[in-house]
Amino acid sequence: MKLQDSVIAITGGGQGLGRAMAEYLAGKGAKVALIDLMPEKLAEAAEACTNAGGEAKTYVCNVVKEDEVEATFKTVVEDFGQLNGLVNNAGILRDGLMVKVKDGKVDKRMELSQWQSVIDVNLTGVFLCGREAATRMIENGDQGVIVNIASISRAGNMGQSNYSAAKAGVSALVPVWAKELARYGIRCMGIAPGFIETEMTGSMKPEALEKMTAGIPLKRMGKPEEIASTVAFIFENDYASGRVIEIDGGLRL
Ligand SMILES: NC(=O)C1=CN([C@@H]2O[C@H](COP(=O)(O)OP(=O)(O)OC[C@H]3O[C@@H](n4cnc5c(N)ncnc54)[C@H](O)[C@@H]3O)[C@@H](O)[C@H]2O)C=CC1
Ligand SMILES: CC(C)c1ccc(C(=O)O)c(O)c1O
Repeated sequence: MKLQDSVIAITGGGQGLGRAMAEYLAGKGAKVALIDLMPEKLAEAAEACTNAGGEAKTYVCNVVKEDEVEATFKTVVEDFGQLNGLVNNAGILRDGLMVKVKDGKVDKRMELSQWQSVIDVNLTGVFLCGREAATRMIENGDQGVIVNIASISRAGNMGQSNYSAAKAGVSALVPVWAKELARYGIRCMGIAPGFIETEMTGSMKPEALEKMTAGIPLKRMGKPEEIASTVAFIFENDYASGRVIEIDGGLRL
């Protein structure tokens, strides 16, 4: 698929990796529909996309709410006249051990609400947006691509029962949707990033950063543009479907 003039929705497009993807795709001539909870961040991201040479519109939407997701994708198609892509990127972290023994007593450390909030955004949100994007693409007769953003933690990371389960789930949806949607001209791929430089890691102490990167074979964190360029590769390669690409500097957790 050509990126020039393609319409691509990006959830969590207001900041971090989502914004980096939006700017990168806009720079290649794509029209981006930025979906996020935070209006101010959305406005900043849209301006950056315009400066990069693309077109951007913003949509305040909670990906967990079925009615908001339905209304948002309807509006995106009304605004742009087509939909050719979705990057399911919005995600949250609420880390914690499942149980911990303290003073001989077993403590349940991960609250049900902590589990559920991550499953809601990182797994159910991906399902709702994927289902809606596919519906709109098929109804509109548009060829399209859905990219689910997973994580290296999908393999199972200590302290991330909720996050690892959700990311394993969105990885499993990739071959399911690739098989179900191929007949409509829709491909589905995933990306499982390792540690990527973000504002959060930028504010970490140098010693903590050094410890974190020491275990990565390439001895550095990834850059947001390295995830964004992988998204672009997926869109442009019409034989890519049903697989999750690992971009993690060679790290295994
Ligand atoms: N930063 C990293 O090192 C890695 C990130 N990832 C994944 O990449 C994706 C993006 O991560 P970051 O950019 O680091 O996160 P971030 O926290 O910087 O950005 C996430 C964005 O999603 C939005 N969002 C959160 N909940 C939402 C909801 N319910 N509805 C709509 N928007 C919502 C936030 O407002 C925010 O703008 C996530 O899925 C994350 O799990 C995966 C591996 C590594
Ligand atoms: C543990 C993995 C590499 C990780 C680290 C940081 C974030 C983040 O800041 O959002 C993630 O989403 C991760 O998957």
